Amino acid sequence: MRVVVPYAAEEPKTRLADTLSSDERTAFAEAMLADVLAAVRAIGRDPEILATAPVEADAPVTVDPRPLTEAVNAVLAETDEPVTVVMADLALATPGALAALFDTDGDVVLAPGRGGGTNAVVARHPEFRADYHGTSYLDHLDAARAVGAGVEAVDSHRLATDVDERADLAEVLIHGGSAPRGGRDSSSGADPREASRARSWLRRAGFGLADDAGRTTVERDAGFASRS
Ligand SMILES: Nc1nc2c(ncn2[C@@H]2O[C@H](COP(=O)(O)OP(=O)(O)OP(=O)(O)O)[C@@H](O)[C@H]2O)c(=O)[nH]1
Ligand SMILES: C[C@H](OP(=O)(O)O)C(=O)O
Repeated sequence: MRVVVPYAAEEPKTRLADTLSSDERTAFAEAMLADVLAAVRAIGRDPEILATAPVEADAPVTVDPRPLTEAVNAVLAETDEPVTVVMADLALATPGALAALFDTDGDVVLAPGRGGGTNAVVARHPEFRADYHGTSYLDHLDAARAVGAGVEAVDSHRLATDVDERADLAEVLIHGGSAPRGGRDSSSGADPREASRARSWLRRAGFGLADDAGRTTVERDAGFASRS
């Protein structure tokens, strides 16, 4: 099983441009990528990065500057064995959450993202092809059925939470390192109570939780205000 992690190496996370500078977005994206790679490794899989440009990371890197769907489909087309595609912005992904993904039977297994995206795919059917952006979860259900593949979805808060917008940063601060003892993750090889790199990065960058009229949001320490 190949485990491919797509990564937009140049100008990542543009939807956070109102919150983070360009350099900060790169650093934060790298922290999330490192967390995802570590979680994949913790369950005994070898991740590989599919990047738009060269990137320094603790995994083999294939550079393919084509758009996401084309780059992923090139991998699916060239590979005889099953391929799992796990996005690099799943800052809450834990070994346990990924193990549940891999343990789900099905020709095609989808981890939907909030808002209709697709945060992970296990492609065990040779003809399945990806179709990212828009409501890609529904498009991937259709794509699987069109090739006669049996399709399953995993119900996972951690895999559904991709970090795209400012509000998502609160999820990283809340859940990025304090999973309760005794849950599935406690037996999966990595200590889930350790703060993730992404959460540590946000803390170092001055972010904390705030209450905005009863809704949890993030605020940044005033000392960092000039950078955002
Ligand atoms: N290889 C590759 N990966 C991509 C590309 N676009 C996005 N990704 C990765 O795919 C995952 C989902 O990306 P998005 O959230 O849609 O895009 P993003 O670039 O991270 O963020 P935005 O600029 O805010 O859309 C992340 O892991 C990205 O790093 C692409 O064109 N090629
Ligand atoms: C790649 C894209 O990510 P999103 O734009 O939903 O974050 C998708 O999941 O189709």
